[in-house]
Amino acid sequence: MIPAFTRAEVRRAEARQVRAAHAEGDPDRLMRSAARAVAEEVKDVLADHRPAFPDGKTEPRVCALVGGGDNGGDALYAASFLAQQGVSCTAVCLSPRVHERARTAAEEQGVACLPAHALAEGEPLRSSPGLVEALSCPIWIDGICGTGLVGGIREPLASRLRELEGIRSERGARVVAIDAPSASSGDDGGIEGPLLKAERTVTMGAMKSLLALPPASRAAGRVRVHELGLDMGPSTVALLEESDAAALIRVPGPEDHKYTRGVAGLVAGSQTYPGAGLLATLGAQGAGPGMIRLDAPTRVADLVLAAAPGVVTRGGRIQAGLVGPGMDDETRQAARELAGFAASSGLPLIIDAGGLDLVPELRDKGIGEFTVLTPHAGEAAALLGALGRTTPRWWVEDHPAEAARILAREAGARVLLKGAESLLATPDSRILVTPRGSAWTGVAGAGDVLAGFLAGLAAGWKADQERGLPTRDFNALIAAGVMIHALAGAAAAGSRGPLGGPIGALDIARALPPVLGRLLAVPAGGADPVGY
Ligand SMILES: NC(=O)C1=CN([C@@H]2O[C@H](COP(=O)(O)OP(=O)(O)OC[C@H]3O[C@@H](n4cnc5c(N)ncnc54)[C@H](OP(=O)(O)O)[C@@H]3O)[C@@H](O)[C@H]2O)[C@@H](O)CC1
Ligand SMILES: Nc1ncnc2c1ncn2[C@@H]1O[C@H](COP(=O)(O)OP(=O)(O)O)[C@@H](O)[C@H]1O
Repeated sequence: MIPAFTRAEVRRAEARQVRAAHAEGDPDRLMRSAARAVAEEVKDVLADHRPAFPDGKTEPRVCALVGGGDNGGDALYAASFLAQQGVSCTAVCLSPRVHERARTAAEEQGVACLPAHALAEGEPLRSSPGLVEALSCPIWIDGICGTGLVGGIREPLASRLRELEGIRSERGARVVAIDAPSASSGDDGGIEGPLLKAERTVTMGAMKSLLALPPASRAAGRVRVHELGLDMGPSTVALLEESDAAALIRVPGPEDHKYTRGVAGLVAGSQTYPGAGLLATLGAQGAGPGMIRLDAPTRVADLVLAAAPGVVTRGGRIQAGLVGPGMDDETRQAARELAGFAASSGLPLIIDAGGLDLVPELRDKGIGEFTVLTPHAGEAAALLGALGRTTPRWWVEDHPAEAARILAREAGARVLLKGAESLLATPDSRILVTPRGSAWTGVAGAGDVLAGFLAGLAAGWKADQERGLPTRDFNALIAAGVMIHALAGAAAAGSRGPLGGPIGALDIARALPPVLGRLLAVPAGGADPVGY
């Protein structure tokens, strides 16, 4: 698990270190350490860089974009270190005041500092031949602003950022951001106004929540944390890693049988949407519960039994419930009954798709301690409206973490807000982030597979709890399920070609067992973070 903190939390922790560095008579110690990490990252980009510019220049050239704060100081020191190692560097200063000692260090290594701030307002960066030359560098360091940005970005910097982003996307410059991409983003990942998109970000001291939460996380690219030995407290946001997911899957032993491994009860599929019953069932089966009980119309049951003959279509004891996939008016009552039973019995309950309509009445009767709502952005907006917090879909898409938190609080249940990155929010405002999956996964029925998979995992979790076995963290288990589903989507798409290829929901369901099996072999703490 990678904890992610607000900028204020990191700045507070950093301040103690900065005071210590001042007391030692070396005020820039942390800054130089940060700059060395940035220089290393730039060298890593240079190592695999093939010149892509029409000028055909091949020597390593880097342009540092420098703002008026310590973020700019980091960039200047990074440029000085790179220049010392033979990399040709130019600094483009966007503020009349830049960090003096860092500027001196850069100039001593032959880094030219170009005064972009001296251009008149409205005069484009491209009007200066020196700036055109500097910005033609294939690699940029973004030291315009980091954690010190206050409020929305003011003019003239806002216009300069728009210009720079235009040049970057036109020329394909590869940006290494220092601490965070230059943008006005909230700690919850919402972005207002212009931004400079990075391919990589080297963040100082600790992971920041804005680098973990979409849409801001998408502007940060691959994030590396440069440790500064900060003393951080607990965080409300965390990113799940593969090794976490691996540790949460329980491998059955000789003492296990079908009841010890959990029974998942599904109300899924209908005359109107028969396929959802099959997809949810195959999803559940992929999680390895001991048994699946399916309550569905005969047409759906026949379809499911042809593919999964072990499924039981009679009622009986269950350890987790799923309602919603493929629900229509005919199956609504069965869904309502299962949801009410699970909620009142303390069983894990997954509520997906059409079943989300049941949430207002469930909330009023008691929604259950282990209930997970699994809306996509449109369903989340509709549910927020039904709970009295009318919110357009676009706002949910632009502020997914905030929306998920509000919904979890209003509903009194966990909310898994699905999207390219899926976020699990708890009613007490914590968020678990799962890595971005393959965009090929966004097909009809993929959510049915996920809902079934989560119900299968939850049934095993509850069975363990009933037997008094050490309980696994329920939130982390649900997030692990989301990660495994995303990996299955990526594996299915990846089998089509190097850039992936079209898949159906059935392909995701079929990929779940081998992906889960592969994950079990991941050593504790041994895997790289995926997709962040
Ligand atoms: N402390 C340390 O030892 C360490 C700190 N570290 C580094 O320092 C960074 C924090 O540095 P910081 O606090 O100086 O702020 P920073 O991100 O450079 O931004 C300030 C600049 O932004 C500008 N600006 C602000 N708001 C604005 C707005 N709305 N619209 C427009 N402009 C606005 C502001 O302009 P001004 O308001 O002064 O005119 C100023 O020019 C941190 O992210 C990390 O990289 C690391 O080296 C580790 C050690
Ligand atoms: N761009 C994307 N990248 C990765 N995964 C995606 C993307 N878009 C959607 N998904 C995933 O696909 C699934 C779609 O679920 P959902 O919208 O409920 O579909 P359905 O209701 O048709 O089953 C979710 O797990 C979601 O996270």
